[in-house]
Amino acid sequence: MDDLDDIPVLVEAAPTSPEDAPEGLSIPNPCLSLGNATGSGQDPHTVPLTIICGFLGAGKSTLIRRILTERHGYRIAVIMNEFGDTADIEAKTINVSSPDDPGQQSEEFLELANGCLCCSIKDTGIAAIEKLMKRKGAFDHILLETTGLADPGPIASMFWQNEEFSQGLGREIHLDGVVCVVDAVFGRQQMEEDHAADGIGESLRQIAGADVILLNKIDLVPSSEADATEEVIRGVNPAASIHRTIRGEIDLKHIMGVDAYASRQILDVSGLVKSLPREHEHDHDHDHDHHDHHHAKPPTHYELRGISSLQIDCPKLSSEQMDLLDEWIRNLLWEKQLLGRPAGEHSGIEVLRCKGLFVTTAGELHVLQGVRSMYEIAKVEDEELGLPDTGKLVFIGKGLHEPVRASLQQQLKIV
Ligand SMILES: Nc1nc2c(ncn2[C@@H]2O[C@H](COP(=O)(O)OP(=O)(O)OP(=O)(O)O)[C@@H](O)[C@H]2O)c(=O)[nH]1
Repeated sequence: MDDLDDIPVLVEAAPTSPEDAPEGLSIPNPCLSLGNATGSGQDPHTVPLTIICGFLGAGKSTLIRRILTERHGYRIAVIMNEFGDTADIEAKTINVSSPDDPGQQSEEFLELANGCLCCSIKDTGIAAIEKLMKRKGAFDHILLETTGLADPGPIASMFWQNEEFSQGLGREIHLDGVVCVVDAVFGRQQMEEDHAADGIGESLRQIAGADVILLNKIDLVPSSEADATEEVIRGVNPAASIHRTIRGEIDLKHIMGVDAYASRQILDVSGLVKSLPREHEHDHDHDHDHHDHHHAKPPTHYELRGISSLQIDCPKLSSEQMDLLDEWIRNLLWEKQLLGRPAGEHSGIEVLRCKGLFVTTAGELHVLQGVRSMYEIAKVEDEELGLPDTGKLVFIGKGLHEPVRASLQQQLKIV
């Protein structure tokens, strides 16, 4: 994108009144943390949108209520399915009419004392956002709460790499990330018992589609139980960041302004890159058993009730291999086929989310981001990070087993 080369234009600082911001507040202005901070190509003028999903009763409303009432100093628009008790409970802090326009007794928008804007979804999320955008300038970040049974995947894909979106609302907003709230008490059981007539149940789809996971109600479980739940989550979605919370208490920088769909962010958010060896960090002649002793490798394949995740290491790739990789990914995501493998091995494959990082023999770094059938592979410039020795791919979805790895290795001739 041409905008990349431009000096980003600063957006007005977010706090409604700076003195309202608690001392030492570390969240960056979400607007300022876009594009210019990541070099991702996101337009710094667009408003970031975070999707909040989560299991029934996991603590989504508690998290949102906190954001709507806490004096964090940021103007956040929250779109929820209905105001429900959030509005009642906080009635004292809500001005039902706008101070600038007292006649505007809106049942769709509530302006809160802390500068947040609260909005209910009457029809579709898109319609609510369109209405909200007419008030652009009144807020810096949008949070979209989904119902406890929603699969965030289709919602996320409405806001990412979607032509219709990029011609319309995409000029004003961009997808920042998907946050999933998981119940530390019942979450593991919910995941282990999850099922749906057509395959993967909703709670697992939510984990699969998340960029940030809040393991909430941590006050109600022993840490061994939280560890066990976290292990299941990590198995299903090895690329998400996980935070433990009580009543949604978390520094907002972990859930807002994460820019999870920007190419570079993959380097920071997920364990993907941290797990990769770097050229300056080890001696190539080292005995690898010895090396592994210090860095026990987590399993690269995981399956739970129909959902599977697969991590594949990639050596440095030539430009010809990069083209072959692109062809392979296109076949997998668009045709649901594994190149070079018998038809029986690719029946039932469905990719919900994929992320990847590739190092080329020419010393370039490329990042893959994918949501369902949509994906992009973008070259990333980041000299500070240095080049990992190898690349890595993570797939989350259905039917993602060893033949997927074998097919890729065959295609890239790396076996
Ligand atoms: N002890 C404890 N209780 C919590 C915590 N977070 C939320 N709760 C309680 O759990 C219950 C459900 O929380 P909600 O925030 O309503 O959950 P939700 O995800 O919005 O629920 P649905 O909208 O029905 O899916 C409420 O009684 C909360 O007060 C927590 O961290 N610890």
